[in-house]
Amino acid sequence: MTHQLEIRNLHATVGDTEILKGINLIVPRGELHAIMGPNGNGKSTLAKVIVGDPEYTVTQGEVLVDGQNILEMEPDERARLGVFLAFQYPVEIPGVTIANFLRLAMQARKAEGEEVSFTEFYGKLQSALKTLEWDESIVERYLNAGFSGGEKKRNEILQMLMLEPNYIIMDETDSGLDVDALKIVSKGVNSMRGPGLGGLIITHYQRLLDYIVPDKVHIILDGKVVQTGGPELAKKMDTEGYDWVKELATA
Ligand SMILES: Nc1ncnc2c1ncn2[C@@H]1O[C@H](COP(=O)(O)OP(=O)(O)OP(=O)(O)O)[C@@H](O)[C@H]1O
Repeated sequence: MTHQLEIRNLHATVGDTEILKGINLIVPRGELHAIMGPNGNGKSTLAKVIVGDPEYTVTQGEVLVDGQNILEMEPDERARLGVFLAFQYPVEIPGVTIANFLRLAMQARKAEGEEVSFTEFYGKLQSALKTLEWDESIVERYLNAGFSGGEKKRNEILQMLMLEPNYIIMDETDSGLDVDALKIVSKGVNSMRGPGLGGLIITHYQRLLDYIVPDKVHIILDGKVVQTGGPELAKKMDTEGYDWVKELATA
């Protein structure tokens, strides 16, 4: 079996409008790819379709993780495959502390009958909090309740560090991270990089890619991947904008 995330001819609509018009891409496990592109061309839609947002209808295509189509899976099945969709839990859950949530989420990744031991949980938690330069008291707070944008983001990375996913999908909207928070978030992601982690980072701003240098960059225009290249492509976007891509696409 090839370990990879593959998006195959993905088409999706909202109402009567087709937004994704045949996205194709392959991310081998071990690589992080960035998705860039001008505003309003389908980046967030791609992320939401992968999460299974009911507002979008997939009309064709598949999202395959190690050969299995995750679009047809329940969240717990995806979790067991090791897929982490970073923006899946931005909601506030009153009455559930971060510690409780993390423990439950770790348990959900285990096979039936296997327990997350306290030692495993606490050991990982200590190491993740250290990476994120976060005080332990944070885990007694209720999930996302009253969190600042930066704290929510840091919490998302904390979940990732604890769950050790095989694949991540992150949609980095302009969440208002200051430079320090951006550095810490990037440090968290970079600390997980290696042969065991693959995924997509959808960026609306190039500056994130100064910290998380992608293995490849794909540019989405009008619901399709129109260019793929190395990290230098992100730099080119930064200095030259998207006009040349638009010209290529219409040539
Ligand atoms: N739920 C929706 N209802 C109506 N139109 C939508 C919906 N979701 C997306 N669209 C439209 O689909 C197009 C693509 O939107 P999307 O958010 O995916 O773009 P984006 O590439 O992520 O843009 P940005 O960089 O500005 O965040 C836009 O024209 C948007 O208005």
